[in-house]
Amino acid sequence: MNQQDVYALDIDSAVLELGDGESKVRALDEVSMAVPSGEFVAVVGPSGSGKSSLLAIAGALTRPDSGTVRVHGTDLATLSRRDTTAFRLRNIGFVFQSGNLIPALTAADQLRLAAKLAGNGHVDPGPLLESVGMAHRAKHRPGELSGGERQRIGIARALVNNPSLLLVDEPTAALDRRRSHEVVQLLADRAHSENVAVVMVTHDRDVLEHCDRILEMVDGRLGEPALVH
Ligand SMILES: Nc1ncnc2c1ncn2[C@@H]1O[C@H](COP(=O)(O)OP(=O)(O)OP(=O)(O)O)[C@@H](O)[C@H]1O
Repeated sequence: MNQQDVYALDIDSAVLELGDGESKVRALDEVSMAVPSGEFVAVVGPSGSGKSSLLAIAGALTRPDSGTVRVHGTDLATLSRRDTTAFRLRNIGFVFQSGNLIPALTAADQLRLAAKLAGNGHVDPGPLLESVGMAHRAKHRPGELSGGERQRIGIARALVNNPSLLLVDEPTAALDRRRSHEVVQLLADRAHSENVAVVMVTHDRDVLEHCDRILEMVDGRLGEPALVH
């Protein structure tokens, strides 16, 4: 097997500059990271340090100015715009801060739509909702769910197309302590049981105990944290 294929996510020396002229910011400064399947990695760091930018290049939402991003060996820079969209839908799941659900759809339909968009016709949302403890909320719309429940539905939706890479942005921002632990534990379980690589950006140091590895972002540079826990 090619060494590059070993990693679900393999970023090498990525540089991303945002803005123009005097407001130009080096959001990512020679960032490298490699995440094997089944590993749950947390990225911590202060506001503005580049965490969202990291998720954006890992998820093929933005291309770095230089450096490479490979997802299961595929160099994202080699894909056309259309192929990038298809690749993202099939291989990468996103979980956003607030769940980011569509207000008019029931929990089950959120999952069905995500499957349909990726070309996976008839998916039974039942088992996946069951696995995140939300089978009893299948017919509820987001407005009828708690923050933690919405977050769980968001995780189930991100997993519906069996992504090999799950990118998670501040999943506990709207949750209390107990729910935060439950949601992050759920992510850890999915990483380990389904062999999904999970990269989670968080400010919440309280939940880092569930992660396999912690990286710290400071001024666009990524490294081992000086202080953990
Ligand atoms: N469109 C843009 N134009 C110019 N600078 C930008 C733009 N978007 C982000 N930045 C800057 O790039 C840097 C990295 O931003 P990024 O959103 O990746 O940080 P972050 O660590 O995710 O922050 P937060 O924790 O507050 O969400 C910041 O200094 C930010 O001000």
